[in-house]
Amino acid sequence: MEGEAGFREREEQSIDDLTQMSGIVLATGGGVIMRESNRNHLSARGIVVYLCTSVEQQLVRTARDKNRPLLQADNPEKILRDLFAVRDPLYRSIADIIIETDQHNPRWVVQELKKRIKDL
Ligand SMILES: Nc1ncnc2c1ncn2[C@@H]1O[C@H](COP(=O)(O)OP(=O)(O)O)[C@@H](O)[C@H]1O
Ligand SMILES: O=C(O)C1=C[C@@H](OP(=O)(O)O)[C@@H](O)[C@H](O)C1
Repeated sequence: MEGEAGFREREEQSIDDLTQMSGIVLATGGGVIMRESNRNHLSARGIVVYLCTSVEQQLVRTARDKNRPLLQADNPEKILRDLFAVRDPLYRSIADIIIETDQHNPRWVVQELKKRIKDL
């Protein structure tokens, strides 16, 4: 296995490649925000949307998910809290649009996002 370091290298290259395309929606992995080069590419080349979700709600939504390597641990709540503390300010620092999703279903989030993009 390549481990997280190898994954982050490939992720950085992919972000550089994909952010040069136009007319796409790019749903990144949550950890993309950690590297400065990713933050720069995303903020300079597109509209950045932060779908903000509380740790409590993240726990509900990921409870049965086996495909999130970082959460396959004894205490996913602590992991999510620690990640949120580091990442939330970084997401906010490059977001053009921030939408709180806790109380809303995906359909509402999409409608809200369409309005907010029009208003930019
Ligand atoms: N607004 C929402 N309301 C309810 N469930 C949601 C909402 N957004 C996402 N989910 C659910 O939460 C889980 C994680 O969503 P996902 O889009 O994979 O998040 P991310 O891409 O940020 O990791 C999925 O099961 C998804 O169906
Ligand atoms: O938060 C992270 O560091 C990661 C989240 C994953 O994406 P999702 O946010 O889609 O789960 C994926 O990029 C990788 O497992 C690392």
